[in-house]
Amino acid sequence: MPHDDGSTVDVLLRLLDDGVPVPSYAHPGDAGADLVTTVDVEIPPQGRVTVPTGVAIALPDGYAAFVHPRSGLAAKHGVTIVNAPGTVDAGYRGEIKVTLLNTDVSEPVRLSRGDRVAQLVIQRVERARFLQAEVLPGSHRGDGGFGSSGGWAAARA
Ligand SMILES: O=c1ccn([C@H]2C[C@H](O)[C@@H](COP(=O)(O)OP(=O)(O)OP(=O)(O)O)O2)c(=O)[nH]1
Ligand SMILES: [Mg+2]
Repeated sequence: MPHDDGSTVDVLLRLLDDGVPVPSYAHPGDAGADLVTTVDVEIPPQGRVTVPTGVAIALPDGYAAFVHPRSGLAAKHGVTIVNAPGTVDAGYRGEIKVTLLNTDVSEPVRLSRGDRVAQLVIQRVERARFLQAEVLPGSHRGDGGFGSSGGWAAARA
């Protein structure tokens, strides 16, 4: 049974590339541990590139890891993650990879080996037993979605 004191959980990790750091939290209380690219890349304007991180993990059952973008890269260079947040299943033992997207329409983005490109958030997850039903219980929202509650102007009115 892995150690879990309610705020930290032990996660086994393999480094697949010499010189790659163990993912680390920049500050106490941070939710995301930074992941680096192990390769130099240039992402063309509006292009995408999948980069390796040199890290493989074994999560305990009942957990998943989510690969989130970094705000600084997004705000300064327009770099995000295509499938944000990427889902790392508890049973996945392969290298964690990050599919980066350069949203800028004119400027390429160059990233160097060792640059922090994403952050890994470890979370407990529930698995559902899906129970088929002919009729679902009523609710206040009902089937309204996709902006049915109005935009910000409607909310102010
Ligand atoms: O950003 C990501 C997302 C996923 N993965 C790995 C871990 C995950 O367990 C596996 C599969 O991811 P996902 O289920 O999102 O992809 P899929 O296209 O459904 O592939 P699969 O058919 O293998 O489930 O790929 C990453 O390394 N990085
Ligand atoms: Mg899948």
